Amino acid sequence: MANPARDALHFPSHHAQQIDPYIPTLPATPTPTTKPHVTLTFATSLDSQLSLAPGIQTALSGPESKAMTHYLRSKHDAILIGVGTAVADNPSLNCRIEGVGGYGGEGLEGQPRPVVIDPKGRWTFSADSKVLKLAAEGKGRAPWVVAGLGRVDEERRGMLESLRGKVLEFDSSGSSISWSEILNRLVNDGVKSVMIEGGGGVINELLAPENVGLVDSVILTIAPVWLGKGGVQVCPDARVEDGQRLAVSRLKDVKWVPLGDDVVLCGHPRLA
Ligand SMILES: NC(=O)C1=CN([C@@H]2O[C@H](COP(=O)(O)OP(=O)(O)OC[C@H]3O[C@@H](n4cnc5c(N)ncnc54)[C@H](OP(=O)(O)O)[C@@H]3O)[C@@H](O)[C@H]2O)C=CC1
Ligand SMILES: Nc1nc(O)c(N)c(N[C@@H]2O[C@H](COP(=O)(O)O)[C@@H](O)[C@H]2O)n1
Repeated sequence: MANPARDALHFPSHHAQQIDPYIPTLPATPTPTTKPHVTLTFATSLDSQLSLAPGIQTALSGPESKAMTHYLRSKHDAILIGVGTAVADNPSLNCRIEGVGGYGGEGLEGQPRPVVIDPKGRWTFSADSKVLKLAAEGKGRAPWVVAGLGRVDEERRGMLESLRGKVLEFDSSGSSISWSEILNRLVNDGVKSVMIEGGGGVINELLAPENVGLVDSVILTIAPVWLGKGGVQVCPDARVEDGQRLAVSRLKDVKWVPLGDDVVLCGHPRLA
């Protein structure tokens, strides 16, 4: 390994062993599939909120669980967020674990592909956006933007393509795109595993009854803090069958892993 970067994070192997049963493994013989392995992973407060208010980035993960998130980023082909998060956070969406490409490793080995769901082309990224800067510096990959036809202007499309990113166009008239379609497009473009980080809109859709079968694992950091009403909440639509209210889903094969002051909850979601 080349010299590790000074800002690289470390995730100890005894912690990794606890999380590993919930992350993707490559099958010995690859079989055709309609979607990648999907890991839904995010951090919430004790009142199930992702941030203090819409549009406000809120650091919830402590240093140990932050390192875990970067370990997960190194183990997935892609990392996906909604446009609300891209606009609010100006995120890096790269992996800063020691030993990956740009942080002591070669090339872009271990760097996930950022994917931003932006049907209306609301993300006004520029060469100064963190994710593009990191791609230009060889410390991350350029994003793929999932957008409605013609919603990303030529200048921004060119900016992406010059860094080996691209626009994935959907004929959606700028409205909702089904998650099966999005995931199918990703797998057809070579993404075998994707970690979905948020935000509220994306997570609540993926936890909704009709999408439960699309998510393979949930890895959820819970931070010991209450944010108070008015934040971005994780709470999927209710499940009602034959006029009866039912629980939406439940995690199976559950493991609770304490990491610093936080606890990380891992499991496989199933209809309750
Ligand atoms: N604590 C944590 O782990 C995390 C926290 N966050 C926080 O979450 C907040 C952002 O959440 P939120 O505002 O809900 O935004 P999101 O990032 O969830 O983006 C939501 C938007 O994405 C687009 N979108 C989502 N699903 C689809 C779909 N199926 N088809 C087409 N478009 C889709 C829509 O865009 P459009 O409206 O243009 O149609 C939608 O309004 C921020 O404050 C951020 O800091 C984010 C990630 C992780
Ligand atoms: N795991 C986790 N913990 C938190 O406390 C967070 N606020 C987030 N947010 C997600 O991470 C992105 C920002 O990190 P980078 O700049 O990409 O390193 C942000 O956009 C959310 O997806 N996650």
